[in-house]
Amino acid sequence: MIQVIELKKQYKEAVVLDVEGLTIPQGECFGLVGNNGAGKTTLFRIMLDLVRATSGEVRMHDLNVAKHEEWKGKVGAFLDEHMLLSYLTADEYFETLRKIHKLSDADMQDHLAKFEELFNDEIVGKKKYIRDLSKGNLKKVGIAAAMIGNPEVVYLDEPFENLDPSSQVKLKKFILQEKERSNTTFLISSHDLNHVTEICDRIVLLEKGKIIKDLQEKEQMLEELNTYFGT
Ligand SMILES: Nc1ncnc2c1ncn2[C@@H]1O[C@H](COP(=O)(O)OP(=O)(O)OP(=O)(O)O)[C@@H](O)[C@H]1O
Repeated sequence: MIQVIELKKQYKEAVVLDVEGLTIPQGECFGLVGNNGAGKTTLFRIMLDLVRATSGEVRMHDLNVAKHEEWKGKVGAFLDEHMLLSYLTADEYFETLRKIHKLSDADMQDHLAKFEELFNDEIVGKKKYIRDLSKGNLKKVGIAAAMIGNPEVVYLDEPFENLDPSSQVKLKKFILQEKERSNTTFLISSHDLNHVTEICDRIVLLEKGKIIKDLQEKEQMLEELNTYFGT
């Protein structure tokens, strides 16, 4: 379980995040939506201790993520390309992560096999540096890397952005299968209301740093969001 408690982030006078409370149970597929600048990435970055909150805290299994390290072995994330080692090829990068996660070659092969359809023969064995991959393929590498070692919790910032239409469908299918198979908690931010409502059990709408909707009724999510965004 992840808890966000009275979390505030301020840059000078500007309060960019102000979340009173949020509890995300294990196994939930949690969607985060909001206009540009609403605070979605900032929230994820604080939850991953990449940015420090001005006040408040985030707890995973009851431990403050800014003060403990144990949670790091249970969490995978892909927020942006800065999280990758772009001077490596995809194969070299996966091999580096295999060693870090202490997986066998066979386990790594099994992991990558799950992404075969999504990779579409563009990534593994291609000898291309990550820095030279297309934006969509780079995203696929990041998502596959985030999920190495079967983390309990996976954070994905705009995972559908830059993916071609068939890859978007494959990724949705993959997340739904993974959720079913392993009870992974997914936290997904997205501007794609159709995709996020299709895969998520719950959608939180952020506006100017505040939660203004917490939607948990699957049938009404899309309609409520379309009304809010005027789409
Ligand atoms: N280092 C920083 N210094 C000052 N302001 C910042 C900094 N980082 C983020 N912000 C501000 O915080 C606010 C929230 O930004 P954030 O990137 O979290 O929004 P977002 O919801 O992810 O937006 P988008 O949908 O455009 O990706 C914005 O107003 C942004 O300008």
